[in-house]
Amino acid sequence: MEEKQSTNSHHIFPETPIPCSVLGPEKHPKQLDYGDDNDDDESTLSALCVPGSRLVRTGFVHSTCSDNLVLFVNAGGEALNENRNLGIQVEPDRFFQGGDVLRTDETIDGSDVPSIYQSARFGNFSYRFENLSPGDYFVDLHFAEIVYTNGPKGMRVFDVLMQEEKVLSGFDIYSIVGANKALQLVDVRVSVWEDGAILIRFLGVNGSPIVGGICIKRAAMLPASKVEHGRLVVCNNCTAEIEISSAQEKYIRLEYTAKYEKKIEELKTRCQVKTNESHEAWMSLTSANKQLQNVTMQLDNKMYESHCLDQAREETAAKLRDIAGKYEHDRRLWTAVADNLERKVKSIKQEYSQLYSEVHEFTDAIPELNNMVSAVQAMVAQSDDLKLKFSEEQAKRKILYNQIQEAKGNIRVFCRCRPLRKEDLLAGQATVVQFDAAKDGELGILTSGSTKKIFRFDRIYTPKDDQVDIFSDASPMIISVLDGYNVCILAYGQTGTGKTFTMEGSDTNRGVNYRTLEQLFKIADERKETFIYNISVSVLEVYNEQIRDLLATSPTSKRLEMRQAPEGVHHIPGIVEAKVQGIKEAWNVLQAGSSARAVGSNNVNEHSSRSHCILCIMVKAKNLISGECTMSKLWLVDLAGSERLAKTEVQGERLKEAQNINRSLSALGDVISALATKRSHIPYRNSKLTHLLQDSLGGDAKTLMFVQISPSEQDLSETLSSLNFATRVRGVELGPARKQIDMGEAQS
Ligand SMILES: Nc1ncnc2c1ncn2[C@@H]1O[C@H](COP(=O)(O)OP(=O)(O)OP(=O)(O)O)[C@@H](O)[C@H]1O
Repeated sequence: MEEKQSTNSHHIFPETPIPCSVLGPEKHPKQLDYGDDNDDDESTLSALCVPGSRLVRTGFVHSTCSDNLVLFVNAGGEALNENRNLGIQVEPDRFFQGGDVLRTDETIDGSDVPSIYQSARFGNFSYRFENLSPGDYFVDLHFAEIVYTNGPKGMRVFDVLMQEEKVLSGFDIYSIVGANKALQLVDVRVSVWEDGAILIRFLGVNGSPIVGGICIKRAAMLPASKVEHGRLVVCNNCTAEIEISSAQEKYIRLEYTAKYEKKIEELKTRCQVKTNESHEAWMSLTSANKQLQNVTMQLDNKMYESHCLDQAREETAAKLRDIAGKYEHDRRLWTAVADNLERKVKSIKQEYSQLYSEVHEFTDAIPELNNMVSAVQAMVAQSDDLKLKFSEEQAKRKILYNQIQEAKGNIRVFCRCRPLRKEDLLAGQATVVQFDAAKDGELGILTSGSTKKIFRFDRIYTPKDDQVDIFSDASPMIISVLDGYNVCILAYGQTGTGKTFTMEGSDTNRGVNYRTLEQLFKIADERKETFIYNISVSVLEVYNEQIRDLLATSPTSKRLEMRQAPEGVHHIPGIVEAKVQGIKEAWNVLQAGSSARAVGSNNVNEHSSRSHCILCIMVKAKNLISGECTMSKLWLVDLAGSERLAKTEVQGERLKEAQNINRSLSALGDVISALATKRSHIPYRNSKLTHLLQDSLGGDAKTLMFVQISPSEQDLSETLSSLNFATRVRGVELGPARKQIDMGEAQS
């Protein structure tokens, strides 16, 4: 500590040599170097009033411990008995007069013992230490700004006096180290006289003074050479060293202090003036700003108005340009029109004069023309007569054609036998069907041993007959449909005998359905000069006595039922009737219906065997010559397999299916039987199938049934059953067919 305390006067005023003649009170050094920390900050330097003292920007550190320590007081705090760590004894706060205590929990940087700085005494207070031996002492003061931690500078400014001598002037802790950082004033040399006391006073300049700790150390005895009687200063002019007394030095320092205090006062006054000026300037700036804002707003409004006006002007200009363009265009147009008219008038005038001369010529030829007109009229009448006759002939042809069909029978039964399958051949199955007299419509069935049963049908198809042969006999029915008769083509037989093969066929081997539609559209096209045909199709399925519309896009909970309209026409309300223009369209619709059949079924083949698949083609026709309208239906039915199932073999859903199939097929037999015996009541309503086909079975319709059989001996029983059923159907002699007049169309 004493090492740092220099007694060499060169160190006191080293940088500012002054002339020896002006070492009076009015001249003194301007700037002092007060220690090793080299605090060149203006405020720091100006605060120090005593030579030899220094401001250190750290707090207490162990390395500064000194053997000369007399007393260390923790201002505003408790005793710190941390001898081991500190190496010193820090006394609790005593010796003070006045003031209050402050504490903080914030961390204080810059000291080994931050707790010294976390408590402080503040306010108007002083410390008086007594019972000290006379002699020189060093006093260290410990500070930290723990209240105004956010500044600003100047909130706490105070002076410190020791033994009534100012050692710190205008001291502001925050401006030197900021908040919560330790700061020390060290090595303030004081002399203790006979009274044995050191008095330290803290005086507020702005705000209250504050101190964290006070340390008193005894000054070591100095060697005689360094004992100070006076101070040495360097003369400005002669650079000679001059000794000044401590009274002179004190006087200089007081002068120096007074001068700076005066300067501070002046600066304060100037500062106040500047503040007032600033305030006025600020006020006028605010008012100018307001005016500027108003002007800006007005300017914005004007700019907006100007923008709107510009837009309006541009729009008006565009309109004007447009009008001018149109005017120019119209002018050219009208000029061209006028020219054209002029030319036309000229040519009309010419034509007129030419016509005028022609009229004269025609007038002369009128008698000849009259003759020609009467000749044309006679030809027209002749043509009408011919048309009428043609129409009558056509009607007669239809009647004759129908009579031929009737002569063949309105219910016609064709029997088709499929070939033996590979597996039948491999299993060694024998054929029980004989086709010796097939051309005469006779079929022989070997029932047992040499017993042979003969069946007769309208036509017998052997396994060798192909799809073309089959259709050649079915095609006359199509002319009947287009002539307004209801037609029903059914395929009946045991499962696997070829019902679907006959009706649908395959893409390469088309069956009755495709060929029928193809022929229907072909004939309709041939007749387009005399007939308008509207053709629509429906695709239905009867399964377990329920009708399902296979063209319906969404499933409906409503049950589909056959109803009879007041005009006597049978129809199913709510069913999809797809209008079709040609075979391609019609076939696509039918295919869509067939695909829908598979939906919801696990085994498509099995399902198709146990349900009746029904295509209905509705034909509306209008005779353009006679005006007669007809509405007829063509039913194409692939019936469910007719085989009988032993009751013991089936149960559950399968039994229900079998019962429903049996019921509908036997209902079909019953209806035909009732028609055959001309009973008054025909039981059409006993099954959904017969109810559907009501207006196409019997009296006023033509029916064609393909009875499909298997040649295999293992199917003998089912073959006989099918042939017996078909014989019953064929035995019916029905009345003449009736044309289906479309009452709705005819009335309208
Ligand atoms: N005349 C025939 N010539 C060649 N093959 C035939 C003939 N008739 C039927 N078939 C074949 O026999 C098999 C069964 O025919 P199909 O499916 O048409 O019988 P189905 O009576 O409709 O049976 P299901 O009642 O189960 O629907 C098919 O493979 C079919 O190609």
